[in-house]
Amino acid sequence: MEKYTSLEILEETPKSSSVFTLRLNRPHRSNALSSEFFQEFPAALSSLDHNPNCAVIILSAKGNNFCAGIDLKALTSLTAGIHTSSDPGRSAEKSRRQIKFMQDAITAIENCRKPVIAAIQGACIGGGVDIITACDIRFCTEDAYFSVKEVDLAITADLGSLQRLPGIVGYGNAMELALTARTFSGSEAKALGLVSKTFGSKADMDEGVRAIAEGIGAKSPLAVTGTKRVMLTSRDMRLNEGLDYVATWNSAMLLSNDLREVSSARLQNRKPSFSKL
Ligand SMILES: CC/C=C\C=C\CC(=O)SCCNC(=O)CCNC(=O)[C@H](O)C(C)(C)COP(=O)(O)OP(=O)(O)OC[C@H]1O[C@@H](n2cnc3c(N)ncnc32)[C@H](O)[C@@H]1OP(=O)(O)O
Repeated sequence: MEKYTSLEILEETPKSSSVFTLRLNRPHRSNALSSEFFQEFPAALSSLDHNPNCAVIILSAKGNNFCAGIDLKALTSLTAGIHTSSDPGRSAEKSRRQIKFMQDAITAIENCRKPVIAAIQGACIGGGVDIITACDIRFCTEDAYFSVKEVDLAITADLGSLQRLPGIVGYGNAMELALTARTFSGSEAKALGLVSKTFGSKADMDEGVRAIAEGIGAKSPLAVTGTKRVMLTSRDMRLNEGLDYVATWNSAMLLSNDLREVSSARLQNRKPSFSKL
């Protein structure tokens, strides 16, 4: 297993489980996002995407807080080297590339074929919201709290929240949260539809999210990855284009062995067994 400084990959026990946990691992900094994170996070997701034993990824965080956003102490190194040219045009172009590089690290969640489920406790601020809005499913503890914090730092959020949040909580709610940067609770996050469910404690959330992940992991991997890809692609399309896309997708996927396996398992009164992705 690869070694990372900002996160770690945990395999579920028993070994037969197809659920892996990707855990933010800078609890002493409230899991603030370091420059290493933006290299390591897409690399870790890619390694899980390519790992045939992994069907579902839980994105969790060590310590009291899920994520305090960008590491304010590392912000200088994250933006270092941008203003090295005497030409403002060249500096701006370099700055744009750095922002795109950081955006890509978060979009890696959507590019991963396997579902990514966020399990959030404590603070989820700024860059933390960018991360969870790219996840496929979100859960939190009752004491979790959130803020689209960027305007308070005189920044226009640029790592995905402004693009993804409206589709999750509605345009008006997203605009209000982003313009006020106000802190909102786990129960409000549930009411807004940002999270699917809240749990009374971190231990309850860990257990509950694992059970949900195991349930998804037992389903046809082709159907699961197809559902993720078609939903994400259709989100960015018009209705007719989305229907056309899924018709093309399924014209290939309906030929899969997984369909026959589901029918056989039903007839034989057993659980279906699928080959890995
Ligand atoms: C190109 C892109 C540019 C910018 C993108 C920005 C997007 C953003 O993320 S904007 C949001 C930035 N984040 C913040 O403003 C949050 C700042 N932190 C806090 O408000 C609080 O720490 C908290 C997250 C609400 C957690 O509070 P609490 O539970 O009371 O813990 P603390 O004692 O405050 O923190 C523990 C420890 O973590 C350090 N820390 C917290 N946040 C950050 C951070 N963002 N960067 C670096 N370090 C952080 C904090 O200093 C403490 O460390 P000590 O050594 O104990 O002081």
